[in-house]
Formats: sequence, C-alpha cells, structure tokens
Amino acid sequence: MSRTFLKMNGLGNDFVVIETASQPFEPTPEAIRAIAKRGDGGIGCDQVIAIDPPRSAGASAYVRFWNADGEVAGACGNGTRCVAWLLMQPAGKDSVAFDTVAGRLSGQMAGDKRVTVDMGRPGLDWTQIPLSEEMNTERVELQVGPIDAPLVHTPVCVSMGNPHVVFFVDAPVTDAFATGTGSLVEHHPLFPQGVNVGFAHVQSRDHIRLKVWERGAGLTLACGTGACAAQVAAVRRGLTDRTATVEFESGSLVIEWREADGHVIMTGPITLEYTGKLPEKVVA
Ligand SMILES: N[C@@H](CCC[C@H](N)C(=O)O)C(=O)O
Repeated sequence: MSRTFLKMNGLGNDFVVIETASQPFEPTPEAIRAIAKRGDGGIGCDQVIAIDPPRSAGASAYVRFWNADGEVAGACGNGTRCVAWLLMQPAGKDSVAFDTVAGRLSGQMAGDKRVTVDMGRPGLDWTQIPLSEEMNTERVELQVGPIDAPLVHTPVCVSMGNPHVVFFVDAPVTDAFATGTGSLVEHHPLFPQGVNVGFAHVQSRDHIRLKVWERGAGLTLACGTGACAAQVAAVRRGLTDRTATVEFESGSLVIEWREADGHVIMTGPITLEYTGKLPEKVVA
C-alpha cells in the first residue's frame, strides 16, 4: 500500500513526516536510511518523524524521531515545531500537547507558520547526558587538538532529551571545522550514546551564533535542541541572559530558559514543503 508523507523543515533542518493513524509504521534502520538518502531513490532528509495516535490522556499524539543514519533520536526541536504546527493548523487550534520518549512537549501558534514549543527542563547531571564518567557538566574535561594548543576545549554538556556538548568559540566556525571536529567528538568514548556537537559564538548577552554537527545526521542547517542546549550552556556560564536569539546561517530561533520553572521555550518558523508518496521499496 502506498504511504503519504509530508516534507517539512525548520530553518532548513528537514524532515519526512509520516502520520501513522491509518497505517502502522515500524521501520527498520535500513528503511529509514533509504527514506533519508539524498538521491538514489530516497526522499532526502535529516530526520524521519512518525506521528502516532496518542498513548495518554491530554496528548494529541505520540511522536517518534529517527536520524538519517537509521537510529532512534530522543528529541528533535525543529521537528517538534513542525509536528506542533501540523497538529494545530488543520484543527484550527492554537495550542497542543503531545508525548515523546523524552516526555510531554507542548506547542503554541506564534504567528504565520511560526510556533513556540515548551521543550521541558534540560538535564544537567552527568548521568542524564549521559557521560561515561562523573564530571561537572558545566566544565567538561575534554579538548580537541594539540594538548598545549587545543582547537576547542572545556565544553558544557546539556541533555534536551538528547545529548549535547557545546563548545564556546571566539569566532563563528566554518563548515569544514564543524565537520572535522564534530565528527571526532560525536563518537568520543566520553559519550556512550554519541553526542550532538555545537560550536557557539556568543556575540552579546542576547545573541549566539551557532553551528551544530548532529549525531546521526552530520552537519545540518540548524538544530533546535542544539539551539536550546547552547542557550542553556551560555546561561550556565554567565554569558547570556535568560532569553537569546540563536542564529544559524539559515535563520534564527528565540530561546528562553525560563527562570520560573526551568523549562526551555523555543520560538521559530516552520516550512511545509510538499506532500508525496514513499517509493514502494522503502514503505515500512
Ligand atoms: N535536528 C534536531 C535534532 C535531531 C536529533 C539529533 N541528531 C540526535 O541524535 O539527538 C533538532 O532540531 O533538535
């Protein structure tokens, strides 16, 4: 049976979104890789997202995320905004709640194709990232490059339902630098589940420039949970105020780490690109 998908993106971080109410979706890692492949019969995306029927009261859906490499991801910020919009817009609602493996998330319309999502509280303990050994996650003993002249060092680690390491850099990094360094750090033994690697340049107390090498997807145009993690990391280090604009080359997100309840609130755009049918050979 052919299966419909929606192609969406948040700041160019792109997704194949599949609604599963009428047809279950239990893909193998190979099927995810075939969908995510750019060219050669694939649709091409950074993540695949399934919107399942709700499993608990008060939720409109249960949402699952996979990286392009076929592995499950616990969270996806840009995808969360896209899903929230899809669950609100056709129903004419302006707020929604749904569940993921990392917990309950909620969204609100914030303008035309603009959505605010509550990403919950960040995990700050080393066991929550997780790290393979006990460490202060505000100043992690990790450096890349020569011992006496490291390229990047002493990052902050944050879980947004998925693992992030954030290096503060003196100037925005190039794609080549993020790729070379990020791919090394992603698989460092300190991160038993791998890690998303952010390079954050703090321009002012309310403005961060960011590039993220994503676990399981590589260098993406933007990473929503990466933006949340960078802002949480910057507040922990005393570098930014509670609300900051996090700028990628493809556009910006506004991230607040709310003082009142410790939740991270993200606002940004969504784009619905097109609707299509999955090729028979990758239908799972
Ligand atoms: N693009 C995402 C993050 C997707 C998951 C990540 N690569 C992981 O493995 O944790 C976002 O917008 O947050």
